[in-house]
Amino acid sequence: MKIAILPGDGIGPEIVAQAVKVLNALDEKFELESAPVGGAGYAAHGHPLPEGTLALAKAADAVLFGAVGDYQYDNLERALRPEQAILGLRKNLGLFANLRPAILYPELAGASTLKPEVVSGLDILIIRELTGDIYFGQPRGVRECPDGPFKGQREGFDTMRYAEGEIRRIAHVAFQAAQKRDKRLTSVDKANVLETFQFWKDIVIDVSKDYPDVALEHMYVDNAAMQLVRAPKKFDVIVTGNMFGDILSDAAAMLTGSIGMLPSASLDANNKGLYEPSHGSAPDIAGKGIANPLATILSAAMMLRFSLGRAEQADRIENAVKSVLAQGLRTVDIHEEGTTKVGTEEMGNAVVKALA
Ligand SMILES: NC(=O)c1ccc[n+]([C@@H]2O[C@H](COP(=O)([O-])OP(=O)(O)OC[C@H]3O[C@@H](n4cnc5c(N)ncnc54)[C@H](O)[C@@H]3O)[C@@H](O)[C@H]2O)c1
Ligand SMILES: CC(C)[C@H](C(=O)O)[C@@H](O)C(=O)O
Ligand SMILES: [Mg+2]
Repeated sequence: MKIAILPGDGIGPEIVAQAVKVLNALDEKFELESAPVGGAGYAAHGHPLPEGTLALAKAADAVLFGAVGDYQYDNLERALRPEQAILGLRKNLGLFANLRPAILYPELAGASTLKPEVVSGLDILIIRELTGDIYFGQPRGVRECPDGPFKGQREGFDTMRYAEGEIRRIAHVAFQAAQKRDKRLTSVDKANVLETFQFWKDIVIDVSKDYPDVALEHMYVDNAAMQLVRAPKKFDVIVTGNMFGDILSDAAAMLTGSIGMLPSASLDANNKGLYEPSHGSAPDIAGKGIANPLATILSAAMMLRFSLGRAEQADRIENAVKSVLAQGLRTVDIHEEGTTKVGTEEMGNAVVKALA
């Protein structure tokens, strides 16, 4: 089985190296092939998603991705910016379903900025639509403002849109995920203001007829952001659009103690997928050897479970992560008094050692 390894920029190579170490320590040997992506792709081949990298990702059974982005590339034209690499991979591989599970490991209850009683026992799943919405809608750009008080000035604009089929397929993924959990689904929208999201809501209601065993509720995104920090355990599965899902999943990350703990799976219709931590390239800590590699290691576990059919290996990795946390090992982002501060590599080594 072949896995494409795309480390990317910033802390990407540091954290992916730890996940690779863990994969190599499993009984089964996987064929791992690396390629540059993001700023690293631009530096090597003049494009954030070089042809060879895309071809490797397409040919592989799964993709393990680090992170892309570096401020030194922020002034490049948009098509050449590192972030286009991950957007291009999602679009080219048809990865429309992004699963971001926010689980609080009991040992990290004190690491969250929220009170332990608010977050302890937290286990929610955010399902973010990943290839539509304002992220990909056309037209977009900067033009001359056609009317109103700012007529004649330049204006920036984007297009929010969702086709019916795009909403239906992500809704099915969400209802089916809810069926395997507590059978509660919250669809997050902004139907009170946006046409796109009134349409979203109507279609989700229509799809819900196929899933009478799942309790569906609707929530506006502003309220959902508030409820996520007020009473996050009230949620089971959340389904939402691309942009709202991006924002809400970063908020949910803090419930788990740190964004360095939140893995993700981005899946196509056949469960082929790309696996990456939900966080970015963290240029502020890159090269210091202090980034938390657990979100990436847990993403590798999701890869084994969802795309490679190796649930028992995934369990081993997840149990190893629980074990290192129980041993009191903490990277700086989740460190608290009475625990042992370790760097990126030490954390990776500890997970390898803890594999049962
Ligand atoms: N999928 C991706 O590749 C992805 C996702 C988000 C942001 N980005 C890009 O990353 C760059 C930086 O973006 P940002 O600063 O808004 O978000 P970020 O997620 O990179 O960092 C936000 C904060 O969280 C911290 N952090 C992130 N991951 C961490 C980890 N594993 N361990 C410890 N601390 C961690 C960072 O140090 C920073 O303080 C930008 O270029 C952005 O476009 C890429
Ligand atoms: C880097 C960026 C394009 C990306 C997104 O907005 O989807 C990131 O924030 C994420 O959450 O994966
Ligand atoms: Mg994001």
